[in-house]
Amino acid sequence: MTAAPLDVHGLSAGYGPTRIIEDVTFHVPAGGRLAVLGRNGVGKTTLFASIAGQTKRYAGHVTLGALDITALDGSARALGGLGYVPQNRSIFQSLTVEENLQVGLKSRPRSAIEESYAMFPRLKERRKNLGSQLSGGEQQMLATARTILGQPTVLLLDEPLEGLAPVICDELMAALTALAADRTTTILLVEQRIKAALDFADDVIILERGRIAWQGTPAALDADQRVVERLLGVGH
Ligand SMILES: Nc1ncnc2c1ncn2[C@@H]1O[C@H](COP(=O)(O)OP(=O)(O)OP(=O)(O)O)[C@@H](O)[C@H]1O
Repeated sequence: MTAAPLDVHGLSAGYGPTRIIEDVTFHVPAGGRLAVLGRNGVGKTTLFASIAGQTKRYAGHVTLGALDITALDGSARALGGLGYVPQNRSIFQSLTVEENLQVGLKSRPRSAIEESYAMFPRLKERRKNLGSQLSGGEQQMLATARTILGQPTVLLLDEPLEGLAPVICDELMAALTALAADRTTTILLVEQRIKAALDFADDVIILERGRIAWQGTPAALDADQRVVERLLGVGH
């Protein structure tokens, strides 16, 4: 599989009558790494859910490579190459780790599961455990590994580092960087750990009240601490 570019154009979306995302436009090139930042409740999760086809769309288009996915439902978008790891993890609690990974294989051979175990040795140790018996961090690893196994051309990760120990965070970010570097996958990341997100990304957007309030490189953001304080509420 080769990474695809993602184009979001004029996207407005929300839940029922409630508009959350307003006129959002951005482009991520094939193999690009975009961090989506912003304070709590500005619409980061809703943006990803909207790209994944899980909200109500009022206007705009989403294109994955040459494929206009705007009119497709969530499962058709996944078949078209979009991988989405939502914040709530959504692993199967009553299946084992290995069975959860099998679900992610799609048409790939079973031996491909070893790729997940190489990326997350902890999952190999717990391969026979049920989803319900995993810690929060292990569930996060499993949800991420399962989606990567399906070789998405564009991957959306909503707070993948939540609940992970620092050493595992470093390993996961290194694995994601390698995926993007060999142009296997284009990666979009929502993350509260701003430093980790900026170390990883080559481009950043910051949302405020559902709109893009700032866009640029991590270096440009680093150089403008007023923006960091105003839009993220922290120094980093
Ligand atoms: N299912 C829903 N129905 C209605 N409103 C929702 C729903 N989910 C989220 N919202 C609202 O949409 C707004 C944006 O929420 P969202 O979760 O996208 O923000 P976020 O930037 O990801 O926040 P956080 O950093 O806290 O995860 C919030 O005001 C939230 O209350």
